[in-house]
Amino acid sequence: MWGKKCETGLTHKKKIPMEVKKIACIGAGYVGGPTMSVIAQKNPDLQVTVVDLNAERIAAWNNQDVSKLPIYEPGLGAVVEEARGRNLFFSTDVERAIVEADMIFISVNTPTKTYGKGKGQAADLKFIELCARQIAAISTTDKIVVEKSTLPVRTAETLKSILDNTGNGVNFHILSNPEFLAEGTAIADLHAPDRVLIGGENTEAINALVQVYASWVPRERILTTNLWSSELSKLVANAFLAQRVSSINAISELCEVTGANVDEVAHAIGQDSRIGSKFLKASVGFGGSCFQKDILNLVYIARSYHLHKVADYWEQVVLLNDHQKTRFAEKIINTMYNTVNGKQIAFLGWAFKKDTNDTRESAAIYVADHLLDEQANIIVYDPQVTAEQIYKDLDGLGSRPPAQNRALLTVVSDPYQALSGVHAVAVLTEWDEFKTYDWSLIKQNMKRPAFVFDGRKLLHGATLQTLGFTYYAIGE
Ligand SMILES: NC(=O)c1ccc[n+]([C@@H]2O[C@H](COP(=O)([O-])OP(=O)(O)OC[C@H]3O[C@@H](n4cnc5c(N)ncnc54)[C@H](O)[C@@H]3O)[C@@H](O)[C@H]2O)c1
Ligand SMILES: O=c1ccn([C@@H]2O[C@H](COP(=O)(O)OP(=O)(O)O[C@H]3O[C@H](CO)[C@@H](O)[C@H](O)[C@H]3O)[C@@H](O)[C@H]2O)c(=O)[nH]1
Repeated sequence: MWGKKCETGLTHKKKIPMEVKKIACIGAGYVGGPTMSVIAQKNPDLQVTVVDLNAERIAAWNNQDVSKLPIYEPGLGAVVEEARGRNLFFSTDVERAIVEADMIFISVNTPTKTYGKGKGQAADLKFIELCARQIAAISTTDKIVVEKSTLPVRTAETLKSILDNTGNGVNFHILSNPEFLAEGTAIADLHAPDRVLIGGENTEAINALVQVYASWVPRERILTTNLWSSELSKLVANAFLAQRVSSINAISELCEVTGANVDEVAHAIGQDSRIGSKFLKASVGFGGSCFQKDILNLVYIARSYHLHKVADYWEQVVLLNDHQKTRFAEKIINTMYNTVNGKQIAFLGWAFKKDTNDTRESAAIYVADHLLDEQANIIVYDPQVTAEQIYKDLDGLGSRPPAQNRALLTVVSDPYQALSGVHAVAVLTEWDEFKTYDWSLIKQNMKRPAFVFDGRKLLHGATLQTLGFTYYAIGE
């Protein structure tokens, strides 16, 4: 393979040493932080340094009080406490980490482009390119560069071109190692992954990364492929997962008009082992930083190869998801006698799913925006999301002046305060604690009729109806 064009089309010049002692990870976010913490925990002999330009984020990763880490993730604090200061370090010194590392993970954000060609669909790779240029400019020893971020298929080609054109004689090997953790269960997912995927073209480089994971992941769960299969598999995995959610959400609307119950339908079809029971929970719509972004990216890639039918097919997953969020907001308005003007609606939850403080693309943002357009008053309670973040999410939409968002929406830290005196309750996130509330007491303090709109099918509808609530759940 050395010195000639390999199957994936990238050219290698010469063999480079593959003993990995020091790892750097660029990007201390939801992926870089937890992933490197677990790699360090499971490989005490490796030195792992996670770097970020965001000094505030790094300071939070270094906070001695692990309840103040920058991301809320069950089990993360214990892992950080075990490894931090031993062989796990968080730093803003990006250059030093790059220069010292044998293996560099790139784990920076790859959001949907908001400008220029591909606006609204393509992945914005400016942060990736900046990392590659920085690595190329300052490296003095050979490196394995690992794509941990989710990237369009064939990005390794671009990286290779940037890295190989420095003229300083340093050799780079590129691997694709997409991350499949889900937020809220990140540590459990990292400790026992369904699979680890490594794409590459050089056996020694691949083996070096296999060794890192083999410290705790059974060898048969570590899959190796060519670069393009690995890059594409990440987008496809998210597209398939999101497609299941949109499929069951489409059926939820049909259930509502036919008298079928979407949970019963999901259970009945999920018992078929060919379909499987997971990821069939109807909801107010999927959120998170990945599903929409990655499907839109897949759509853009398909269109760029003139595969319009393929692109249209996957785009429907996102369109149906948008419909589901709108439909939920309109159900609230229609049920409340076609106007929510001046009415108080309590939101239980703002995060895009339970057990995370991440709000990116959360359905709650869009449902709130729709109701605020109708001049509703919203009171939000979420156990992990700050008021600052909630206003940032709303202001980011640009639908109305920030002052108006603050006038119409308030954020409280006590759920009973959120629920007192309101016309309606909307469940936007499936936090377990919502199930434990004293719903009888809540009913007493609400305006009548007391509406509950359960966007997560979380609460026990029959009990709430017995208590006198007018209860609406997705798919019933
Ligand atoms: N969030 C998830 O659950 C998840 C799961 C799997 C894959 N991914 C993918 O992983 C990637 C990272 O996602 P995330 O959620 O961790 O993003 P994030 O926004 O939480 O973190 C990215 C970090 O990279 C930093 N950064 C950007 N450019 C930098 C540079 N040049 N030098 C140093 N730091 C830089 C940012 O300051 C930020 O802190 C994305 O491609 C995403 O699609 C995310
Ligand atoms: O049956 C379901 C399952 C999920 N959701 C919603 O779908 C969204 C995404 O949930 P989930 O996939 O659990 O969380 P993420 O952290 O977004 O993880 C996804 O996106 C990550 C980033 O790429 C991948 O690594 C993970 O494998 C993939 O599950 C959330 O809003 C969920 O509420 C539903 O509505 N119904």
